[in-house]
Amino acid sequence: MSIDNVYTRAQKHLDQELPFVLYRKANSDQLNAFFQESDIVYTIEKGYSDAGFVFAPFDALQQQIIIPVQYSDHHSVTVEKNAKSSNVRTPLEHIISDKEIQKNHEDLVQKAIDAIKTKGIKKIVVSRKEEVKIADHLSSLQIFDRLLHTYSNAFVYLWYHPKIGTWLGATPETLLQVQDRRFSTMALAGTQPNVNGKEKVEWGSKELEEQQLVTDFILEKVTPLIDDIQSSEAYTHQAATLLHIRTDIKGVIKDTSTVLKSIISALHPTPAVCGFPRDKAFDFILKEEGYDRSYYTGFLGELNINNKEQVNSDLFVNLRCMQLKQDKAIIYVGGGITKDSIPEKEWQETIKKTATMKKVLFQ
Ligand SMILES: C=C(O[C@H]1C=CC=C(C(=O)O)[C@@H]1O)C(=O)O
Repeated sequence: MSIDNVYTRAQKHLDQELPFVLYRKANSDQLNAFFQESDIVYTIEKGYSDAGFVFAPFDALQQQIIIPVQYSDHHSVTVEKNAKSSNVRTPLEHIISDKEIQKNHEDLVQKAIDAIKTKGIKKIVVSRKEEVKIADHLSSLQIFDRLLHTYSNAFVYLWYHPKIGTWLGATPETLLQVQDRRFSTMALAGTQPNVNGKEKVEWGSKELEEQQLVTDFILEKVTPLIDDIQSSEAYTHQAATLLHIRTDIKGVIKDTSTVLKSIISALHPTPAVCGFPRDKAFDFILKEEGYDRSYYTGFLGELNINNKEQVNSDLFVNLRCMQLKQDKAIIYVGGGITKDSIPEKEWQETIKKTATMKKVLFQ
């Protein structure tokens, strides 16, 4: 199958209202597709023993969707690796600077800072959604193709289910990777614009502490489940026009039969998308954010896929993403708040993050 065949097949699935997903992993030249035979909504059995492509919301108690291997066909085709994550610029007219939206977000950030100072919370990730009108002629497949050729070092995807919706994204963050007995993940947090290239980057104490919290949380959670844990130095990771701080963590799984269930519930949602302590941050988000995050900051990817006699899982956090609804795109965006956050700066950060999706909508 060629990439054109994959797109033709995807278009047919859209016409027939049948679920599918197209995705390409970071720095890979393989475009993958799962095409489901029917429009049934298959949900994950909480033991995570199913095989397929999972699409899970932020709230771990809500249903997690799977396109099961046994009810779909899977294709993988080679695509040209010609694209580099460029220093993308978004046309100014699409940068929203609506005073009311700004005030609402800054008020939310201030509330988070107040909760952090009074309720023994260290970090809360607060978010918002932004609706933009898109050109009539722009299809989900065209937007996906732009993502594919714009962000080579992100996991890019188009996920469609007629009963759930259409989502696209280009995420920099891995939730976990399991290859047979090998496990890896990353702690990703802290944001600044990529102005000078990642060689000359300096990070402030707010960002360093915010990221260290994520690393410490992951290490504490995986220690009972993983042997030989190794964690890299924190380094700068480029994601589109932004830079983040990243630490890689890996090890060897103690018990492969229960690892996915234990690790997913231990890690999701991490302080990179929720906060710390998790329960208090989660309660704040549900009470104060004022909208349903739905699949934003959930996770997605391959679950228990057989590959050369190994069973592998490769899951990603759903960031830098949007939902398509008729002629509108709903872009989801957030940022980590600590006691040292400045509301105006946090607002600016969300604007910069929306540019990852706006770049492909308005290029
Ligand atoms: C919650 C988001 O980003 C997370 C991942 C990297 C850096 C983040 C930050 O600097 O706040 C966030 O924790 C988002 O992009 O919507």
